Amino acid sequence: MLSVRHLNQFYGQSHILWDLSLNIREGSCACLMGRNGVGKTTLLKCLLGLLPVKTGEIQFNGLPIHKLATENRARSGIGYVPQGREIFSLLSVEENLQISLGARPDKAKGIPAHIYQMFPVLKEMRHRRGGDLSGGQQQQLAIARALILDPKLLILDEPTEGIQPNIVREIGEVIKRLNREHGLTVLLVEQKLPFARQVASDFYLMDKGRLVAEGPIADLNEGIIAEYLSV
Ligand SMILES: Nc1ncnc2c1ncn2[C@@H]1O[C@H](COP(=O)(O)OP(=O)(O)OP(=O)(O)O)[C@@H](O)[C@H]1O
Repeated sequence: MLSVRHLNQFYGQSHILWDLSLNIREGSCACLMGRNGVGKTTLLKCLLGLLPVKTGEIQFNGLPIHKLATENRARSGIGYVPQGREIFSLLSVEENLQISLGARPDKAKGIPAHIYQMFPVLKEMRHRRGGDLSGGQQQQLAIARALILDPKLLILDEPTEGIQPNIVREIGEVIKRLNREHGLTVLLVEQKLPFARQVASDFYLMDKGRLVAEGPIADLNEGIIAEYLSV
């Protein structure tokens, strides 16, 4: 579904991504892992069009997308939940969701019913300000906002960051349901191993700007963890 080939990326003179290639298969829940600073966010920015690709190719559903603007990648079916969620804290829950509606090709006016069905707490709190929600509820709002555009691939950058441990599992269940029951392909950046094991079907491990290991999540063994993830 998503294929990255021979991607190189730089910040000024610093070479950050080195000839990176990977394939995310349709229907999978892929977890991109690696220590701080290995280039995970840089890779996501390349996928989303937030950074122009220096060399290499990105294909989505067989079509090259690396020259498309961010909004056209979104229209082609790539949804994004940013790190830190970026909720508008002074707007209501409903207004936060409505902002995305304008980008739908059908210019729908109302929030699609399945969004509130999936996140009943957002329906209950639809007139409350985004800033009044708990971290876990804000994460649900950020996911719901991305789903308004009916993505085929949902990319999440560290969805459990800053969320209470007892709510992390709940967020994991939401992501699992989207993947397993609704057929959404998911790519998430995550550092927490238990969470990765809870939600992911596959892992992709980066070190110093390179992809160093990948496979089914069950193959993420102690040796790999000690070499590339332990601090
Ligand atoms: N705008 C920038 N300008 C220059 N260097 C940058 C910039 N953004 C990131 N870097 C550097 O690029 C490297 C990769 O950073 P990146 O944020 O992609 O890593 P990461 O794996 O996502 O880390 P983290 O887990 O801390 O978010 C790091 O060495 C970082 O210092």
